[in-house]
Amino acid sequence: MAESQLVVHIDANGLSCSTSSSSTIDSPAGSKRNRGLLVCFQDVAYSIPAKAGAKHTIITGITGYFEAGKMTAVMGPSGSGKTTFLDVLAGRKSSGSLSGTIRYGGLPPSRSLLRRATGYVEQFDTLVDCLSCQEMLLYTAQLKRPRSESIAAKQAAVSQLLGKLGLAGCASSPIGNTLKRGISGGQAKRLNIGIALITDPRVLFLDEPTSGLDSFTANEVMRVVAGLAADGTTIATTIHSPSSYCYGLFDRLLLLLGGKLVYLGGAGEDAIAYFTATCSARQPQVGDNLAEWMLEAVTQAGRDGSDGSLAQAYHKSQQYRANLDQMIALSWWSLKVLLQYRTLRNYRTPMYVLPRLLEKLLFAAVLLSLYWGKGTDFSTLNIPVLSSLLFLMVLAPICAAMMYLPSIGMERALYVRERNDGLYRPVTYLLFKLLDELLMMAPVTAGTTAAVFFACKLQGSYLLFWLVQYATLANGTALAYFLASISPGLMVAMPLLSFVLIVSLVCCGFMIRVAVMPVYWSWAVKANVVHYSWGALMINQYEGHKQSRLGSMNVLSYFGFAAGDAWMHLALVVGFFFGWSFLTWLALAYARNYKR
Ligand SMILES: Nc1ncnc2c1ncn2[C@@H]1O[C@H](COP(=O)(O)OP(=O)(O)OP(=O)(O)O)[C@@H](O)[C@H]1O
Repeated sequence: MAESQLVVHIDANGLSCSTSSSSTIDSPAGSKRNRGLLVCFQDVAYSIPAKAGAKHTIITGITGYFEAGKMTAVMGPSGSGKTTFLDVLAGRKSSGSLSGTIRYGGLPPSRSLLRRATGYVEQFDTLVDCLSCQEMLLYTAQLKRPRSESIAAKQAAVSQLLGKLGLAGCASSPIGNTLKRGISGGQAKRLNIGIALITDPRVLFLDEPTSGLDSFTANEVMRVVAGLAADGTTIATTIHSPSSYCYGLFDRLLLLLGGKLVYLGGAGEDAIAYFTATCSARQPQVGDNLAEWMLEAVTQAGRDGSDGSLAQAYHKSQQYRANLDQMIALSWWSLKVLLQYRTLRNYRTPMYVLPRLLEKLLFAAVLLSLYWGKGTDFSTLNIPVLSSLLFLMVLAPICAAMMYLPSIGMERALYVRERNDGLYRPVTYLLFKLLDELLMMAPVTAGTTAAVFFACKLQGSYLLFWLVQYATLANGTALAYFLASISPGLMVAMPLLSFVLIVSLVCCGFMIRVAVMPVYWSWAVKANVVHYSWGALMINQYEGHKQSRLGSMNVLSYFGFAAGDAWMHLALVVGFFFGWSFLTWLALAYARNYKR
């Protein structure tokens, strides 16, 4: 990454900041690996018990995000809650009460995720003084990296880390202590960072990494940290009084005052613009240290007791809204990428499109050839003919579910890996899979149902006719996903789905009338999406033609339906779709099949 320094200067247009590039650290430009995780936090609050059952709130209402590949400085006056905030995010608080939502790459911070994906550098170096730098890292690697990993692989990782941290030259030097001199303070700090990096974390928290270091050594340490951000790691670090050079390495600033968030945004010009406009801060002068300038402004506000109004001003600010918009945009980002890279690619692949398209077209062609113009014949003899046509209109889309099972089964390992990598949330994957199948099918089913509806001269609303068929198809898709997600494999999912489909079709009221069904099968009618789909189509066809009779009964009464209920039936079909989708989400998020 190009080493950068924030420079404040005044030109003819007034005050501005620029980022100057000097030397390079680790990564050549453009080689940034997208390996960090987006850390989102919403309304995070932490309190500890106080006297007489009261609560002492240390931080409250903190909402925002840390981006991958970016360095965020967590700043604020002493006691403002910086360390507490990092501890809460990193899951290091074992007492007190915590509220709000924290997500790592969209996933809740389980112990295993935090252990796997995060590293935490404590403020004070905690090293074993009798070991050398290399031994200290190897010792930590033995404890933190998988036991199955060979010692040679661990040694290789340690050597790589020593190089990355600029510690190769003192790899064999003893760490030492105050009585027995060993490595320098800067080397000890970098070694401390190495301990957090031994598991190759995707998010690195650092608490005061420069405290106790002279400015040269502090800059050196922070250059190493900036190199990690350049590699794509998400970095959040509390820092007290950074030098101008150090501050210039930060991309973003999160400022706390009295446990409340008073600013989250760009560390340079954005912050200057915000504080001069919102907090009536004096203009920074040439040569001012920006970090000190900002802390001066908010510390004074804190002493005046106006920390609450600064927090309120931030919550009303454009900056806050922009952060919220960005959080929403980031949560939709993975869905956009999935649709762009996978759905669009699928739609350009004949092997994906043709079977789906041909199946619908051929089916419509068969129906047209069998039922052409029969929709206006309301005679008793034609009722079974039309009823079976409408039954076929729901049988085909629900049974298309069978087609989706293999793809879901084959993708399981991919989904588990991508989800564990924090690329997306279960709900994002589910939305992607449903849209993948249903987007293309909307125009296709609109065309094929129009052909059947108008060529067969069916009655009622075409819109309802199409929506019922499309919603039934959506049900078939969601049902297939649900059964595939709860089954250990296709060998189980296939017979399970075929059983559910057979029961749904047999008990929908067409093959055996609901009125003559044994009472213990009534659940299979009520909890049966095909019953409502077929019912909607039957009502649509016959509600305007009360003269259609089977024996002494009106055809709708004969099958147990009532005129005027068609849209309500459609609503139930849509409800079933959301029900299956919700169950699939539960399975994708929590079922054992998707854990490892
Ligand atoms: N376990 C605890 N018990 C009592 N008070 C606590 C506890 N943890 C934090 N606090 C209080 O919460 C406030 C914030 O502490 P924290 O260490 O997070 O602040 P900080 O901004 O990191 O401070 P500094 O910059 O001085 O390190 C302080 O007033 C501290 O005394």
